[in-house]
Order: sequence, then C-alpha cells, then structure tokens
Amino acid sequence: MYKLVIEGGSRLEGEIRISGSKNASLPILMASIMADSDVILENVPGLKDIHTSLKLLTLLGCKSGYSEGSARIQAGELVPEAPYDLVRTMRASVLCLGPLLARLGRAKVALPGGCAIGSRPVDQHLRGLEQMGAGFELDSGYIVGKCKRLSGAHIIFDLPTVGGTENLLMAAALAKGETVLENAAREPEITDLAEFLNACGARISGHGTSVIRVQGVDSLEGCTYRVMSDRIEAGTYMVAAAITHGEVLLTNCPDKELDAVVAKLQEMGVVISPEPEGFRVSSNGDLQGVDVVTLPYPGFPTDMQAQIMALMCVAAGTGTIKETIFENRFLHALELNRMGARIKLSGQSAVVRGGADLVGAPVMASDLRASASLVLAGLRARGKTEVQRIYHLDRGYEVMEKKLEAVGAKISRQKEN
Ligand SMILES: CC(=O)N[C@H]1[C@@H](OP(=O)(O)OP(=O)(O)OC[C@H]2O[C@@H](n3ccc(=O)[nH]c3=O)[C@H](O)[C@@H]2O)O[C@H](CO)[C@@H](O)[C@@H]1O
Ligand SMILES: C=C(OP(=O)(O)O)C(=O)O
Repeated sequence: MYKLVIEGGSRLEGEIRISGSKNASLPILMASIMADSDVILENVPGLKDIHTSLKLLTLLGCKSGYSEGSARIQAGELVPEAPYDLVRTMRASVLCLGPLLARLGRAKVALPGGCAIGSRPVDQHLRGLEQMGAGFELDSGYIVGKCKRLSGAHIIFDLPTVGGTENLLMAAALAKGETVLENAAREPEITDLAEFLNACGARISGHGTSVIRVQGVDSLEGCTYRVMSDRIEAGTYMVAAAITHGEVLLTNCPDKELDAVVAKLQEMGVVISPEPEGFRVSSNGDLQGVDVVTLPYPGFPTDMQAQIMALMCVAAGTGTIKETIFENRFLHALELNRMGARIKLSGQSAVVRGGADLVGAPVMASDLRASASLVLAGLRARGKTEVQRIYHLDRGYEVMEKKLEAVGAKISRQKEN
C-alpha cells in the first residue's frame, strides 16, 4: 500500500493536462459489449477503475487492450456473469446489467451494496428493466436477470439517477420499439454515453435533458470515439491552484460542463478565465466562504463537495455545505479538522469556519474525493501531510502526484510501513 507525502506551502504554477473522464469512460466501456465490431475509445484515463473494467470485460468474454489513453474492445461470445470480487471494488460494474440483458437476455451481476459514502441502492435500475420485460431474482448476493428481447417502455424515475439512467439507456438502445426515460439524469457523462451509442448506430435523442427518447435498433456496430475530459479532475486542480495562491492553466479541459463549479469558485474569489487552450485559474489568497448545496447536474456536483470544503477551510468568513446526494459524504471533514480546520457537522450539513491555519498531519483517506480534499489541504498546510490509503485516489486521478509535482508541489508516493 502507498501513501502520498506532501510538504505543504509551495505555490503551484504551470500547466496541467486534464485526463479523460472516469465517470464517462466506465459506462462507455460497459456499452462497448453491445457492439458487433471493434470499439476504439480515445482519451480514456489510465486509472485503476479502467483496468478493473477491462478485467471485467475480459471475464464477460470480450477481448480488450489499453495503451496510452486508448482502449480497444472486441465483444466475443459473451458470458453473462459479473463476479462479486470485481463488483465490490468498482460499483460501476453494475452498469453491465443493461447491456447483458439487451444482448443476451441473461445477466448475473453481484449486488454492489453500499460503500463509505452511502447506501447507493439500484432499485431504480431494476424497476426500469422490469418495465422493459426483465425478471429478477436474488441469489446469494447476485441479481439474476432474464428476459426475451427487451421491449421499449415509458419509464419515470422516482429521482434522477445517473447510473440508473445509464443502465436503462444502454438497455433501450437494443430493445424493441421506443423507450422514453422521464426524470432522467442530465449529467454530461450521460450525454457522452448517448453520443457514443449514437456513433454505434443507436437512435437516442433528448440526452442532456430530463426526457430521453430511444428508438431501439436491432444491432450496434463498433466505432472510434473520444471520451469527454474529466470535469471533476479539472475542478480539483482549480482548487489546487486557488488553495496554494498559484496560477495554473488547465488544458484538455471540459468547458460548460464545469459551469456550476466555476461559478462557485468565482463567488469565492478565485480568478478563472477561459483561454483558447483551456482555463487559467489563479488566486491571490483573497477568498471568501460561500454556501454550497450539492445537486444533480446542472447543480453543484457532489463529486466536488470535499474539494471545495478544503478551500473553504482557508477562506475568510463562514461557509456552509449541504450534501443532498449521499447520506455519508463528510468523512473528510473529520480528517480536515485534524489538520486544524474548523468544520461542524450536523446531519447532511456542514458549517465551515474559515481562516484556518492548516498544519500537516497523517490523515486517512476514506473515499475517492475525500482523498483529493486531503491532498489539497496538504498542499496548503504548514509541514508534512501523509495521506494514507491512496488506493481510493488511484481509482479516480491519473498520476495525481506527477501532475502536481510538475507545477511545483512537493509531493511523493511512498510505501506505507
Ligand atoms: C445525481 C448524482 O449526483 N449522481 C452522482 C452519483 O452517481 P451514481 O450513479 O452512483 O448515483 P445515482 O445518481 O444513481 O444516485 C443519486 C441518488 O439516487 C439514489 N438512488 C439511485 C439509484 C437507485 O436505484 N435508487 C436510488 O434511490 C441514490 O441513493 C442517490 O441519493 O455518484 C457518482 C459518483 O460519485 C457521481 O458522479 C454522480 O454525479
Ligand atoms: C464516488 C465516485 O465514484 P464511484 O461511483 O465509482 O464510486 C466518484 O467518482 O466520486
């Protein structure tokens, strides 16, 4: 196991290239098993979750390879089982359910269960697939699904679910007839999945709005597709620039997909200017606490909540954060307090008293974005911070320490004792 060791206090200056999006790549990799010929994906980040997905695709009967941001998938004779050992390390595995049912009429996928940030149910995925004609039973922790060819249906989600919308979108692409998904999630990663499926021959419209229409087709062909860049990685490095009073140019960056994050950081006093190559982000340290509520897109993303909390710790005044997506996504607050932050938690709300003089400490990462917030705090803190259990970070940030080191951070990856 590795930890990141950070000597805080360096001002970040230079250029950071943003990688492809994890949360777009994972469903697109799963969707690739529905194509009859080779899929080539570009701008795919070299992350642990990507390698886990490729391993899952191999178990499902596909041939796959990855090299320098490019993944190739060739679906063969499919095997309809996603084993628990893989699903428990990567929740996105549950996204093979829709594609397997659509392609094979059979699927046996381990139930992902909860994780550190919350219970993360999949009832909306299953209910929608049932409306399309699938039947499910639970067998030793596995969801076992069967169907004849799925049929189009009118599905109204109880709440906008990103994974649920993705699973249903993939299933509907190969179903018989029209499917309408209402109260669908509008996240850019869903738009990217729909664009990929359309490039394979699917007939999807309305993606990016809350009503998505899918005219099912009989088959999909492979294609070459460039995955969108990672809006959460970009937001994280925006905070890195601000928290160190630095100036960083982010390239290969998403644009309007970052609007809510850019607006909130600007409200705090971070200077963010669009340039032809991306976003230039800087701060002279004159930052103000703000009020943040996490919401489905286009609201402020839950995946940026931990990072903006780190920045609010060192801003002037008091800010508040309300987390409405996950019931237990404040684990980083307790670790930030160990570094001198002044955060009070009450249920789904946090009050962050700013002006903290952060001091380095050994801290424990509990989940992906919590880990990122501890790294950000460590970049700012006086002295040494050791962020332990960074396997969480490796799921979602490509060579984070190398990217930060290249812009002036004193950070290294070391073996834990
Ligand atoms: C809306 C939202 O911000 N979704 C985030 C969620 O996606 P992810 O796909 O993991 O989660 P969902 O979008 O499905 O969950 C949204 C909400 O719906 C609930 N729910 C979901 C499915 C279901 O069948 N039943 C149910 O009740 C969840 O408990 C949650 O409160 O985590 C990802 C990783 O952090 C983020 O990238 C997504 O932006
Ligand atoms: C929690 C996250 O991912 P996952 O849904 O893969 O756990 C995330 O991207 O912040």
